[in-house]
Amino acid sequence: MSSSSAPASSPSAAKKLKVAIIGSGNWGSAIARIAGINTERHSDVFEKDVLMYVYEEEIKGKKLTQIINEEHENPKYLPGVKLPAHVRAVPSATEAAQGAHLLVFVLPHQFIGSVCKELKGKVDPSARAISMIKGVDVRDGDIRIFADVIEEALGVDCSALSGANIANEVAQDKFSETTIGHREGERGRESAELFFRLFDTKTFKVGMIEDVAGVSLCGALKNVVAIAAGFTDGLGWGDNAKAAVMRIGLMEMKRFSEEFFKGVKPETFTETSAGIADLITTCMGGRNRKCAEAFVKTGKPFDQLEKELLNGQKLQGTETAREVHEFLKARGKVDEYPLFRAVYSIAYEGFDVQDLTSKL
Ligand SMILES: NC(=O)C1=CN([C@@H]2O[C@H](COP(=O)(O)OP(=O)(O)OC[C@H]3O[C@@H](n4cnc5c(N)ncnc54)[C@H](O)[C@@H]3O)[C@@H](O)[C@H]2O)C=CC1
Ligand SMILES: O=C(CO)COP(=O)(O)O
Repeated sequence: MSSSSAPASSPSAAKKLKVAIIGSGNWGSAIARIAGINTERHSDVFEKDVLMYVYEEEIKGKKLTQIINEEHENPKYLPGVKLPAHVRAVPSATEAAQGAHLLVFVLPHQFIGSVCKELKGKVDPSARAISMIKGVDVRDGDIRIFADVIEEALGVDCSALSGANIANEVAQDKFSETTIGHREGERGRESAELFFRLFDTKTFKVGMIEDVAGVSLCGALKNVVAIAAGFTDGLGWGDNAKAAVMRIGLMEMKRFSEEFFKGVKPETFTETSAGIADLITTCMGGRNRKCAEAFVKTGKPFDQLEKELLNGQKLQGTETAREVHEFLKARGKVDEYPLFRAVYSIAYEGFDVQDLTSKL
């Protein structure tokens, strides 16, 4: 595992690299801000201008792209935080990605399929991508990480970035760490070093590890555990119960990843920001935790709570619980992951939340 120090060698940049951010939600906007700061700071490597794909919507009769480009702020998804003026919002993923050398995918996982379909055949095959998506793609009894989905759809190599990164805190330059999982070989390492340059700052410390699958799966599966942690908060069960759920959750995350993906590294789970640290922060301060607590306290369904509490932001944990359940069911293995199963049953099958720990 590499720590967060400056890369030993940087690939020489014959021409400056153009960066596109595909996504502009809470995390998308926070990461676009950091990328914009660093394209200016490392102007020998990057083109200063960054294009950011914004899923267009109207706010008080005005287009969100227009508001962002005039006010340099995303008032819906990251209010109160200024973006560099050279981060420009565009309403088309194709326009943002055209000619880009570095593609940053940071959309809620349910929208990646349609965006990749749109981008197919339109990105430079020598471009490098990174997935900041916390979710998994489950279909036809199979499971894939989104870095693989992007690689296959677009024919570009794709790393992953995940960590203990509540977007609002990162956007205020409060200290945090994150982890890039990269592919093996020289090109994988080179990609990680370029993305390190694009994201590392004094308060956002980037580490690297050769483990795209482990980093991606930590980001996806901790959201399911965060739902369970939110349940314990809603029940008023206290800190010991929450810590127990987190410990059991981490074990299920690790076991699941090792069982279904080749080559994941155990230390990704226990030593990186993508692993244990993200699990902790999400179970303390994330949106999944918040909605799960409200689910217990109000009895309202998750889709209603998402609308009422998140103002357009998307919950990933409930969808992931459903997708993981579907995958495990197809393999006859649901009972081997009792915490994942309990979260699914409570969220989707009307099981009593008081039974959260009864089968653990
Ligand atoms: N918010 C956070 O603190 C962090 C989030 N993440 C992950 O980053 C990914 C992106 O999440 P956020 O940026 O937080 O998004 P978000 O949940 O704040 O916002 C939702 C985004 O989806 C867009 N959208 C809505 N319908 C769409 C459609 N049909 N097609 C395309 N886009 C559509 C919205 O315009 C908005 O930009 C997720 O996988 C999340 O788990 C990772 C680290 C931190
Ligand atoms: O991934 C996150 C922090 O690292 C954010 O988690 P939530 O989606 O639960 O807010």
